[in-house]
Amino acid sequence: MEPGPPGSSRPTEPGPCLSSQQGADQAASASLQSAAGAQPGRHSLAVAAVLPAGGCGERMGVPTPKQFCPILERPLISYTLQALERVYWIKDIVVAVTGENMEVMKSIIQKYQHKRISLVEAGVTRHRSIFNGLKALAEDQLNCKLSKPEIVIVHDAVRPFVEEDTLLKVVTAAKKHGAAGAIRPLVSTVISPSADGCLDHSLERARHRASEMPQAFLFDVIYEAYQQCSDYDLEFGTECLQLALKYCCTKAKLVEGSPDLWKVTYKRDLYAVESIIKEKISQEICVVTDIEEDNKYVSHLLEEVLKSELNHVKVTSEALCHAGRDLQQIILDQCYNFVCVNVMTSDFQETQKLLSMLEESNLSILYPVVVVSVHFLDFKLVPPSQKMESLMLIREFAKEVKKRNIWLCGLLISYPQAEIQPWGWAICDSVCEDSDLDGRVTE
Ligand SMILES: Nc1ccn([C@@H]2O[C@H](COP(=O)(O)OP(=O)(O)OP(=O)(O)O)[C@@H](O)[C@H]2O)c(=O)n1
Ligand SMILES: O=C(CO)[C@H](O)[C@H](O)COP(=O)(O)O
Repeated sequence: MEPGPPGSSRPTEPGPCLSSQQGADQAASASLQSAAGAQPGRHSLAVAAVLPAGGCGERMGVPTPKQFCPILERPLISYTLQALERVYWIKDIVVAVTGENMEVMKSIIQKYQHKRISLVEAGVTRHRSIFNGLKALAEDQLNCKLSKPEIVIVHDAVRPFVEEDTLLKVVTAAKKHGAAGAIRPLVSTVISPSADGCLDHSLERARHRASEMPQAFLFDVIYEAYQQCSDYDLEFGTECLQLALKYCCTKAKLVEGSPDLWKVTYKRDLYAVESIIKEKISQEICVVTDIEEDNKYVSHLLEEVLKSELNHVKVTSEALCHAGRDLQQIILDQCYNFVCVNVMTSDFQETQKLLSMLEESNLSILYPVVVVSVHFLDFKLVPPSQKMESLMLIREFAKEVKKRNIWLCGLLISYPQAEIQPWGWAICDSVCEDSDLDGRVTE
């Protein structure tokens, strides 16, 4: 695992999994608005999530439990947590981990600054781990900071690509039907073998579906189901929706999910996750500026232009404020493309500040980070040659940071007075020479 940024501790290496694992902060006032299809603000719903993360990953065949396997130097579970915590209306996220991996999990939470997470001890089976998470949310727990939600989402820690709209769909359906879960069409036909290893019967593929995650439940329904169910269910069951049906007569609504919801199970799935993350990396740009009003205006314009010009690219903007905390989070979330707006005349302080943050973060260890340093010139006030000269310094700087896998490019935008002209000069040391940047938008 990569060394942490200054001030953060290095996560302990996850321990290997024993076949019988005995097991042994809180949100703002999150609310789900219009969960039942009503107008925003009319309904508010307390929603929490339980993430079973106490498995061994036997099928993956590596000593590290798959939820802790590094993808681009970051543990898989951290991507899943990130996907859930981006959803502001999920108030609490309860993660079930084995006692031996508790410290690993704590250091991941600290290092990647995950929020709203509570940890509970995992059980020996997935159902038991989920049950432990539900118990922590139930109101009768002593010394528990968590409060009982109306709806609980259950999501596997090893399904990192869950989107907010899918979560909203299952939660909305659970509010109405008591239970809901994501499904996908079957890829292969399901057959049933007989005891002698021959075909007994096969199911009609078009009439069946694969049950995926996330699932959501009225808390009282699923908690009741887990309290009622047998040891056999807890030991061998694999389907939470079935427990709700069997013990609470609650028929789950099935919601079509996206193909990215699959469960990371085999080693090859890690490569697939990495490819998807890399694709996402190439699809995000952050426009960075200092907090001055002028800069904010310029970056807002830039953000709008980028959004309209670059379809499918997520454009965000962030201020280089003194503490730099929000930007720090964007870096931790693995944004690899930055456009930094500078208003200082000769030096490029804003870019330098950003570059130091990037260097400290170690983000560029595996993949290059691209920074476009933007400078403005009112050519009626300053002769372009003068400005160009001072900006040539950026070449030297670019050479320096290239050694640390940061690709710096200078862009001078010339405009008369208040009007910004659609032309400029690019001063690049590195970006244009090579093009091995996963198709990232840098030109
Ligand atoms: N005792 C267990 C077993 C599994 N899980 C979690 O349940 C999810 C889905 O289970 P699965 O894919 O079967 O995970 P593993 O049991 O780790 O994998 P394998 O079956 O290959 O051993 C995973 O996030 C896993 O960590 C859990 O919390 N507690
Ligand atoms: O498939 C599922 C839905 O029903 C669950 O997500 C779960 O992953 C099944 O767990 P396991 O692989 O341990 O049987």
